[in-house]
Amino acid sequence: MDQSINIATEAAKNPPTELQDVLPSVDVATSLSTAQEPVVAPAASASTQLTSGKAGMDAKLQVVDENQEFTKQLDGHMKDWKLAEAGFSYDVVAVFGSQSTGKSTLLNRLFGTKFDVMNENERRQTTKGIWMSKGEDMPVLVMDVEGTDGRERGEDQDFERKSALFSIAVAEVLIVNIWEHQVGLYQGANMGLLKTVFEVNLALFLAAKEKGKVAGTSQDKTLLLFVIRDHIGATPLANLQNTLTADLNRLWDGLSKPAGLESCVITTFFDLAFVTLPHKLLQPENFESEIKGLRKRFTDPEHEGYVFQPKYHKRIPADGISQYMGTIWDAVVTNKDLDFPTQQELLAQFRCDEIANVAFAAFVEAIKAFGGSAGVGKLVKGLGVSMEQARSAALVSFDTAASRYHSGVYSRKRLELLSKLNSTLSPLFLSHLKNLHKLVLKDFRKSIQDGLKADGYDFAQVVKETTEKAEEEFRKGAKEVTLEETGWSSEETEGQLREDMVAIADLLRVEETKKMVMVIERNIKKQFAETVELSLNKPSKEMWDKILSTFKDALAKAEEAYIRKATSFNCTPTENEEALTSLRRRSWLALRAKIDEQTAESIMLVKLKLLFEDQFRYDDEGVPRVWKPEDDIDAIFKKAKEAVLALIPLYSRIAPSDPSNSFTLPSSTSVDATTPEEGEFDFPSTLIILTDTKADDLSSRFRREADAYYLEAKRSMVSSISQIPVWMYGVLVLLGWNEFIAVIRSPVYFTFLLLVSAGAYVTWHLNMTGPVIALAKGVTNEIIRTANEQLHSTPLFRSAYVLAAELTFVSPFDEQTTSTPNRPTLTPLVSTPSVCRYQ
Ligand SMILES: Nc1nc2c(ncn2[C@@H]2O[C@H](COP(=O)(O)OP(=O)(O)OP(=O)(O)O)[C@@H](O)[C@H]2O)c(=O)[nH]1
Repeated sequence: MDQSINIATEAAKNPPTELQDVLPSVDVATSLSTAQEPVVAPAASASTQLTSGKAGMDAKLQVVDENQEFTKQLDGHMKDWKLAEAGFSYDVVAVFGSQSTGKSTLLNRLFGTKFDVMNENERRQTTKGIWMSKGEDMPVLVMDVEGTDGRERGEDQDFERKSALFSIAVAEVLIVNIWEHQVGLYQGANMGLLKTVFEVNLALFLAAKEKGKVAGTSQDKTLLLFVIRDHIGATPLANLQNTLTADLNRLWDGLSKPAGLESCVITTFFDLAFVTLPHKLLQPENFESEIKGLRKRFTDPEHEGYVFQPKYHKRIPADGISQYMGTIWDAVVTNKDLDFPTQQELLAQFRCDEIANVAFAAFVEAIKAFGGSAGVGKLVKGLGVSMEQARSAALVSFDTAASRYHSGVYSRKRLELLSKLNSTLSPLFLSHLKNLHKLVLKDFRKSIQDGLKADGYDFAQVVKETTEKAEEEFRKGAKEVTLEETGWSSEETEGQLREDMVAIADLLRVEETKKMVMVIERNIKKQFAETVELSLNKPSKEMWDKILSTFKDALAKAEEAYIRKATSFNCTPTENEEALTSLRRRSWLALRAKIDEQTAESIMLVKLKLLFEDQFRYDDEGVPRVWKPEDDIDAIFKKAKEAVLALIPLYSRIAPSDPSNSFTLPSSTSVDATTPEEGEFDFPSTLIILTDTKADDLSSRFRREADAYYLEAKRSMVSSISQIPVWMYGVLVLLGWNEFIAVIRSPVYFTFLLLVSAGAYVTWHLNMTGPVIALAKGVTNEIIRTANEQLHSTPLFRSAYVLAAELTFVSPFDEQTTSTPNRPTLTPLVSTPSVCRYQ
């Protein structure tokens, strides 16, 4: 810079002829001291500038400081500069050159940045490390790199190499700032710096090649834009360009190239462009207008010299640039092997993970809204759509940001995210299927039950239709929540549902079959009930033949009815056989129950009594007998009693007289039966109606009943022969004649008689005879009953009565009774209170 100032001062004092027009009124000395860029306190204020510059859009940031530390604030600045969401729509430019050659000034002019410019008074290095700012009104990141061969760093070229590596990694355009008069000089034209740039580029390319990349492909190239400062105009740009190109080729050829790259030329990796700028101080207007023109090459894509060609772009998404630059710088500083593909992959992994996490967090929030309402036995309406929307939103959010990164990493991370999203949704899917399974099964059961209420339903058809409907409903519901790219399947649950439906149908079929058997059983009962009653009321030898024959007919019809209906139940032959066995057994037990009902002890006694009465109390023509002394009560009684007693063995066992009418069932000893009728069954025992003990008891009770009839018959015969003789009436007249005369003669008695007669007449006349007689009878009966009770309660009377009965009415045919050693007590009979019996 000193040199250039001197030249400028010299030129100002002694301007060449071609500059005299340009600098007519400029006080050069003054200008040199005043026409500088805004001056700031240099190095000492760097950190202050860094922090203070955070907030503003135009703020600059020291991305690499003097200690070679990379900043942690680039992310924040990217956001402030509104570049974080720019994707690939941004560009990076870096400036290289010797120290104090007006690099910052150039950048400020070109991009509207506010990089510090050298303080003319101190004349010391201004830019330390690497600074970055955003171009004014353009999405361009501008990097001001510490000048080379600065005294502050001495001969140490380490930082130069590092900054070159870093700049090539991130910048599309490298501006090489040189003075015109240095063109052709090795040092002044930054040939040392460029050599470093070429070397590191070759090393990077080699690393990239190992990763399978081809030389010269997009993103491998960088534009080297030579800005030749203080161009006076004497040497045309073309000549300067030729000189520089020749120098660069010489430099390139002089490099020791890795194997396989010996023949490659400089333009394989770099595009070269050259531009001149007039002297800023001596030709300020020209300088400004040239700067304006040059600026267009950075801003106008239509410009033929537009520098930000897509082929130079490093393809680092803007939201990852901070991470990327930091990683690159770390690798550069720690002298690690640096290759862009690996760096880009690492960046892609880091960023894709970050982006995926953000997308996933939003996804989790989204599913809370509908996932929370999923409960036991409840279906979430539109769950499939909601899940799909939440998943798509997460993927779209991920794709938008992550698809800019390394495609392999992006695809891998996308799959990872998708799998994570699916795993998160999977419990909702499974719970939905479970609930769906439950509800469909519930509906299935109800639909079948409703279907079975219809008249003349066909069970198999009802089950078939309902099953199809349920399966369809389940499939529809399951499809709605089965997302694509998940590998989810509802087949297992559907299989389970099918099994459950079959189980329910089987259960209902068993129930329905039972109901059907019960209905058939009811019908069969009706059919044989009357025959059983009639036959048992009129016992005969063919009694059981009639009953069994009717039963067998009814059972045959019932079996036929079952078989006819069972076809619609889809029952298996085994089930049919079981049902028929059950039907036969139940029918037989029903017959037995009916017979038991008709042969209960009390009923049997009544039956026997009636049968006895028929023979004892009625004659052969069916006329009731009035016992007369000449009747042989004893013989008739004996005959009737024996005839009835002979019936008891007939009642005791179901035994048809004709063997063809016999009926039999297999017995069973099953202990694990679920119903009583399927349990233990001993058919032979069901043929016995009255056990021997019961039969004996019944005959004994019947005998006693018959004896009562006998006593009654005897009594009625005695009463028929004990009538009042006619002479008794004559005796009564004779004995009562005096009392009659006494009444006639006594006025009191006579008056009383008249009154009674008058009363009787009035009663007769008023037709009140009936009620008066009834009243009199009632009163009389009541008096007699009360008197009787009083009389019977006296011990004397009871003893007398027992004695009289023993002497008079002991049956000569009842050995059992007469031979009873203990003398019985006397109790009134239930059926005839006025007759007594022994106990
Ligand atoms: N002759 C001449 N001097 C210039 C020109 N532009 C800037 N200067 C002066 O050169 C001096 C250095 O300017 P800077 O912009 O700070 O240079 P630099 O290369 O950024 O300096 P460092 O950051 O310290 O490396 C300042 O005094 C400028 O006024 C120019 O076009 N021609």
